Amino acid sequence: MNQKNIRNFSIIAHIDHGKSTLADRLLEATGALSDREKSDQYLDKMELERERGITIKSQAVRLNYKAKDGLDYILNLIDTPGHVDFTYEVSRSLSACEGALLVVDAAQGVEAQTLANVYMAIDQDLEVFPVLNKIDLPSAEPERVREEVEEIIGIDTSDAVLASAKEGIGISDILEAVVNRVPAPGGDVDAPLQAMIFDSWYDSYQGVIILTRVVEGSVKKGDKIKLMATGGTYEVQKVGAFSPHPTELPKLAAGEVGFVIAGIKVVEDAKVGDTITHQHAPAEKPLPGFQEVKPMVFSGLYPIDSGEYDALRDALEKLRLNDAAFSFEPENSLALGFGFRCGFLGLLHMEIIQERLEREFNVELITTAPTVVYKVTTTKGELLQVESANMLPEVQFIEKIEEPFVLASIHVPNEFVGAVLNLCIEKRGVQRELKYLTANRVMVVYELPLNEIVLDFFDRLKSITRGYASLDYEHLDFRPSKLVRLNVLINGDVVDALSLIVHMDKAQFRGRELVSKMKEFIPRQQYEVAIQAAIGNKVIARSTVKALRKDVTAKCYGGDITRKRKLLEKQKAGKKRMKQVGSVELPQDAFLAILKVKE
Ligand SMILES: Nc1nc2c(ncn2[C@@H]2O[C@H](COP(=O)(O)OP(=O)(O)OP(=O)(O)O)[C@@H](O)[C@H]2O)c(=O)[nH]1
Repeated sequence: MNQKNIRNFSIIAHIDHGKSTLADRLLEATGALSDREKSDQYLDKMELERERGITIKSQAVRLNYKAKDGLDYILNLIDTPGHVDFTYEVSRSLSACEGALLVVDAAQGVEAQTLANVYMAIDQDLEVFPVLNKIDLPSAEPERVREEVEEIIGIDTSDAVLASAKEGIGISDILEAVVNRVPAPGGDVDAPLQAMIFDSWYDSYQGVIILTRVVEGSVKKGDKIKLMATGGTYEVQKVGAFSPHPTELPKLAAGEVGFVIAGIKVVEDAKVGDTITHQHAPAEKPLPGFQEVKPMVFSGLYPIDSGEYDALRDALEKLRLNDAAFSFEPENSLALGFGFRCGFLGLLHMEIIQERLEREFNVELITTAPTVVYKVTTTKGELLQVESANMLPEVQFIEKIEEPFVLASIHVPNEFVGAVLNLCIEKRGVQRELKYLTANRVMVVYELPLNEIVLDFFDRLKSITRGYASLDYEHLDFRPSKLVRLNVLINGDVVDALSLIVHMDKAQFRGRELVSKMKEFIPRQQYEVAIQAAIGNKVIARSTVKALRKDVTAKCYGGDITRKRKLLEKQKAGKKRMKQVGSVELPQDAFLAILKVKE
């Protein structure tokens, strides 16, 4: 199709402002969905995503639309993930577009991720136009939100579309706006091929499926291609587009968006951001912006039943096929046995992977508290990447420890500013900016250690602002810090899986709180259980779980065998997520007790 009749666009929004619902409406209105498919949000493919209402993988859908000017258009809707963990994927998806719909909830107004995403879109020179969604809600205030968008973001809202994705209001206006406001793509069809990979995933039948935006040249079946960052060469087996079902096409030319299948075995070889070119007539340069995404948050995953180690490894390998940002390597813990140290982009990414392992692969896990990655310089001048407290060398061998910092931007109503500032200070934050966006909305920008964020920052923020705050963050740099290893001893033995790296100023307090929290989580056992926190050899806190006095079944008077059995069953079920550590049984909660420590 003529480039003039192609529109590549994206929908950007803060989480829950209605992006997926609107995307489905657009599919419906252009006849892309059958009735059966309408019942589910089509773009959120995985079951898990649907349940959590979070779009993780970007998708591109080709819609055929006859506009009011009588012409036929191809609209490529490129979906973007909506969470801070996946910022890089958002920016790559946006770079495949010429325009973006900015969806703002007409009751909630502008939130942190609205701003973060809109800035990314503006950076990429996209035409951004606002859609005020959820106007069906009694609490919707489109006029106020319109002003807010003008004031805060500085884009014209005079022709903003008022919509309700839920009720199907404003949908045809949005389609017309896409045709009339989003510029047609450019690019020379005869130039050497440059196609940007903005998503890739593994399919067990076809191998890796690449989603790409062809910027220059064209690509077709049989072409020999080269991926410019990894250097791998392949032969194209299929090209096509999702409309929304995969449809093979003769070729993809400059300006088009679609898929390429080329016998690639692992997603690692077709990373988001890489450029595809032809092997024999390559482009001179790759497209700008290839960036390797690195895991920032780590946690140990151990099978509860050590016989499931191999099953866990297989499951991790399968997940990794589909997720180049996720890493794992074998780890051995004295307490927990054989398991894996896994790396994630952030907390949400971690939760998603843990849930998928349990749900889709049926592996029961004990997970250790999340930690960030530290850079340690030893007295011998070696530089170590430390991803778990157990990798931290003894104090006398450490010259310097550096920890990752993020730039966090928090949007919050006026009345909660004081509480948010206190929280940021308590979390060792350094204030960068405090700005009134409107009379009642404030943007607070802090430099914060990621270490503090992975603990309980987000939950605390939500609770002190009654859910009104929104957060967005990006990685900044590594900074020297006074950090120490905090050990936990159970009946005198250090349990390696419970060790933590904490800031020296907080070690005393965290140690004390941790042992008292653990006491709540560890059930009474046949023996007394002593829980101690120590820095080096120095014990700084202790608590005790008293021994069980009676048999659990003792309180069942008489011979009521069913009751007795029930009680025993209950006890067995309660044991499921337990791990025998020495002579003591520890439940999952005990390993994550640090997340429950309040300042
Ligand atoms: N009343 C009303 N509710 C809406 C409208 N659009 C979406 N919703 C609801 O708002 C919630 C969030 O909508 P989603 O479409 O999942 O939001 P999203 O922005 O895609 O969220 P993520 O996928 O999590 O980023 C859902 O419960 C929708 O049913 C609307 O126009 N009116």
